[in-house]
Amino acid sequence: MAIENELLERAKQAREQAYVPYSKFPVGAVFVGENGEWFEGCNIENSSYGLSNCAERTAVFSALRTGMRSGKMIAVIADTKGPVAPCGACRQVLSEFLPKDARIVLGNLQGDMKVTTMEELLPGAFGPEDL
Ligand SMILES: O=c1ccn([C@H]2C[C@H](O)[C@@H](CO)O2)c(=O)[nH]1
Repeated sequence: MAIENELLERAKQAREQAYVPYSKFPVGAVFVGENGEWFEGCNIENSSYGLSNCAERTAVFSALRTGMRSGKMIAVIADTKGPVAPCGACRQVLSEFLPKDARIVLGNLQGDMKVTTMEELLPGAFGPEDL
C-alpha cells in the first residue's frame, strides 16, 4: 500500500480518539517526523470553544514534545464531502515545521484523497526567516 494510504488509515484510527462533544466532528492526523517516525493526533475540544485544538496541531505538538523539530509530511482525515481542508491556524503551524515541498495528504471517509504541498496549502507563509 502506498504510504499515503497507510498514513490515512492510521489517521482514521487516531480520529477515533477525538474529543468532540461540541462539534461532533472528529478529525485524525499523522505527522511524519524528519526521521520517518509517525505521530498521531486528533482534535480535542473544550467547553470554552476557542481553546479547541485541531488534529493537525495535536499531531505536530506530539512530535515536537519528543524533541522532533521538523517533518516530512502529514496526513489528515475527516468525514467531509471531499478531502478535508486544514484550517488557517493549522496551515500556519504546519509551515513552521514542514518544508515547502512536503506532501500534505488530505482524505475523507469515502476514500477521496488529495495530495498537495505545504507551499500550495499556504503560499508565501510568514516564517522564522522573516524575524
Ligand atoms: O482540518 C481540520 C478542521 C477542523 N478540525 C476540528 C476543529 C473542531 O474541533 C472541529 C470542527 O471545526 O474540527 C480539525 O481538527 N482539523
